[in-house]
Amino acid sequence: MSAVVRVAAAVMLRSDGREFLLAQRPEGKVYAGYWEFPGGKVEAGESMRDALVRELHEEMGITVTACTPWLTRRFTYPHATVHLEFWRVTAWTGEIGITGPLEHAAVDWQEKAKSPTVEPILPANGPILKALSLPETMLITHAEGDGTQAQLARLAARLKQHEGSLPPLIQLRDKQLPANERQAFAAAVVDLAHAHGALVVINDDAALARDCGADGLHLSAGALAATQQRPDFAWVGASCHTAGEVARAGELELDYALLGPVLPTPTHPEHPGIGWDEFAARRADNGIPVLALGGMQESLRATAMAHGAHGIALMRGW
Ligand SMILES: Nc1nc2c([nH]c(=O)n2[C@H]2C[C@H](O)[C@@H](COP(=O)(O)OP(=O)(O)OP(=O)(O)O)O2)c(=O)[nH]1
Repeated sequence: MSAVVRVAAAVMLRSDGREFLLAQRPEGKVYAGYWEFPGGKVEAGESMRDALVRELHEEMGITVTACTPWLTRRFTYPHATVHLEFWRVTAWTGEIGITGPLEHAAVDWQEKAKSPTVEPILPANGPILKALSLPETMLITHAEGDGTQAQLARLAARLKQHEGSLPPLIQLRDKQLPANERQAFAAAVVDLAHAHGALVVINDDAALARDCGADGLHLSAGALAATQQRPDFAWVGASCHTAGEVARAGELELDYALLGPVLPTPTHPEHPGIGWDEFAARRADNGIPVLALGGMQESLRATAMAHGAHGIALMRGW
């Protein structure tokens, strides 16, 4: 069997990260006419990042000035098995197809929150498009400490801040609330979230998730270990601590993983957290978006992304 082909692909973002670029493969290439993320094969001796910068210069005439690793995917086509690394590109100089010639047949800016308006898309890219629509912030409820009314008021204020940008994903945790209180809280959270276009996942309770009309299920690490196949919800994610758990979440084709604790947290100040280098190592080589958890706050988002995080999950810091 021929060697795996390494490919760097760029998810170019503009308009505060709300839009991304798709490009149409030109005549003469395999899958001509299909839409893809710009990029191409890594050359001998070249790093993934260098390949990405070179390809975007050759194919579009632009110079990348800021990019971070995001997702990895292996896919077997009839012509080759490819190992794709998708990077988010957030800044560049030059103008696409103006500062240099455009090799693609066409380019098109697409909205993250909507289905693409162009087709066909390269077969390997389906999960990547879904990952693009995953919010980059998760808010985790902690009504057990604050009380449900205080949490709802805080959530309402927080969701207002997101008007005009992609709303956060909300995880309803609060496992110790009495069942009837948890049900009522879940119903109120779903109503409020949906009024603002936000998604809700319920921690470890599929029946409650269905009853309250939530968008999905969040599996604890224990539930992840016991799960044999992806639960039947639009959105499913899991809490992970090890590289093995992140890999398992990927094998089950879940939509995201939370990985941490990265830094010490107010509730466990004695636990140093795994730190950013270990976060990057444990999330590496995975096809699902990984959000950093533990001691997170808005000011750490750029650091998280530089270490390959899809975004950040906030328990106390929201
Ligand atoms: N650029 C890019 N390639 C992708 C994506 N998704 C996907 O499956 N691929 C596959 C298609 C190809 O098999 C391979 C990329 O090879 P390519 O032919 O575009 O590479 P290249 O630009 O270096 O082309 P060439 O010099 O060999 O003509 O990766 C994607 O989103 N972007």
